[in-house]
Amino acid sequence: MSMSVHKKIIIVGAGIGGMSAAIHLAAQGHAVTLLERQPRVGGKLNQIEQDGFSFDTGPSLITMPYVLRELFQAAGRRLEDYLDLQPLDETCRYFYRDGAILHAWRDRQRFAQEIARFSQHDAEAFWRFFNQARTIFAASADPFLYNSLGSPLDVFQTFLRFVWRGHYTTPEGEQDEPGERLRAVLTALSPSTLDQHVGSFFEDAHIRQLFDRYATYNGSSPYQVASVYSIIPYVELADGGWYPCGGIYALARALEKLAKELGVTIETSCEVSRILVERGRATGVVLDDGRVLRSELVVANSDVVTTYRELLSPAVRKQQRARRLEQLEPSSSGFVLLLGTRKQYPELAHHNIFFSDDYRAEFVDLFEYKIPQRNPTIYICATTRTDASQAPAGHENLFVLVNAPYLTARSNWQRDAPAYRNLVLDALARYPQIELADIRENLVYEQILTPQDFQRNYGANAGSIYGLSSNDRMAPFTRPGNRASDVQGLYFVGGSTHPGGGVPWLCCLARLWRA
Ligand SMILES: Cc1cc2nc3c(=O)[nH]c(=O)nc-3n(C[C@H](O)[C@H](O)[C@H](O)COP(=O)(O)OP(=O)(O)OC[C@H]3O[C@@H](n4cnc5c(N)ncnc54)[C@H](O)[C@@H]3O)c2cc1C
Repeated sequence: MSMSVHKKIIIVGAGIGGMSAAIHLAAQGHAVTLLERQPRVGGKLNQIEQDGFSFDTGPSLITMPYVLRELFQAAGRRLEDYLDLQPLDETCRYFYRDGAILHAWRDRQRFAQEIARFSQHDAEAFWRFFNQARTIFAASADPFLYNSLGSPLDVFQTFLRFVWRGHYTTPEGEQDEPGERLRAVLTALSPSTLDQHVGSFFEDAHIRQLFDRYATYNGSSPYQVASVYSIIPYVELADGGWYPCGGIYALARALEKLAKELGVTIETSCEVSRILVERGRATGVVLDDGRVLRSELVVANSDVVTTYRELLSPAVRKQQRARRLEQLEPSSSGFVLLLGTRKQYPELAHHNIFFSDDYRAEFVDLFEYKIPQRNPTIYICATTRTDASQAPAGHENLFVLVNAPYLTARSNWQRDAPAYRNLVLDALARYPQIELADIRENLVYEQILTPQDFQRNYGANAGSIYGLSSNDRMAPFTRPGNRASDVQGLYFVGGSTHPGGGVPWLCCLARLWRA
């Protein structure tokens, strides 16, 4: 977005995308008003504090911290003055149904040694996989992440320039060759799935499941998503996982503080009921209390599909673009248990994955049958490993997350949630490496969040938690761009638009607002 003259701008929604855009725009001198319908900022990145427990209810893993640093730098500030971001030594602990445990250490040498316990071949393949993923990231970051996406031809030309440029030094200080770059670009353009790509490197079923799982970081299936998404494990392996002390919600607080310092007006409990469009141009918003606020530009951080469906006039909705949006597949959603226990489970790390023994079947349930997975992989986050302030002494604040299908006409979580909660707790009791069978009798706090909550609370289309899925090979090109082509002065930011869901990508995108 290029704006040389200072403008009056309204942003609908104070999720991470909305706040990042507000910071960039205010830092350039624009007069920004941020309108959020929830009582507080953060959107899906939210927090519940109850009975001495603190639960982050959305994201739990932060990667690519340099993107956050750049966001603060754009406003002439230092991230460290706003947020205490701690690196995690163990990025994740993986539990398998056959009793195996794998520690994914931040230190890549140590992680490779851990892989070698499962397969010497795969430990060697790990370095080849990592190096290639790094080159794919270098090739695709500019066309896919840091800029508005051009046509497939533009992307192809950018790839060609990447292959033929002179020497390239990797972040680890190594040089790579045009041959390696060509192989990486061919992988990025290849029709193979992430699962096939992973299978071309690794033999051991444990290791393959571990790398396949990264497709779920943007709400997709490893058996459908393209191999270019091997950049997701790369960014985690390159910089590791990070935790902001005080909980992930500390990030929302930090962005809110910075935005206010830059003069952004933030109104919470303030619902936008309509984006005003006059003579094909966005001219402001109507609030649900009847107030009309005028602006020269409107940025919607609200889900783009929901925005077209509910906030734009029937005339705009009838246009081809709006109708096309309805056909795009939403990302997966999530089923969440917030469990406060009066007992601690020392075998848990900060991040834990309990893998099912039939990964493919999970994604058939998720994206073909669109039913809650009958044999789910379960994620548990236990933040007290890093931050004792998150639960009373001797207690745990367990955040339990299972991928769930996006909502369809058949979904009825009000009916199904209690039984599914029991299915999840029963499944956890089946891992021989850890005693989790007694969670029920040690509960002192419990809350369930379902896809319906994500839809109701944040306007997430079909309850999706990452916006749109990337299962379709053309997803990067069909995902809505950041500027409405049918309404002048209307822009989009957030997980449902380019470049997609996940906290770091949203902040990457925010670089655009500096142009
Ligand atoms: C359970 C869960 C786990 C996740 N795990 C991770 C993770 O580990 N790592 C990661 O990077 N990402 C994770 N994510 C995804 C991440 O939370 C999202 O990609 C990101 O927070 C989305 O931010 P956003 O700016 O796109 O929008 P949102 O957070 O959806 O914010 C949009 C905002 O707009 C507001 N709004 C909507 N309509 C209106 C209106 N009409 N008027 C006013 N305000 C409105 C909403 O209330 C909301 O606050 C997870 C999400 C969930 C739910």
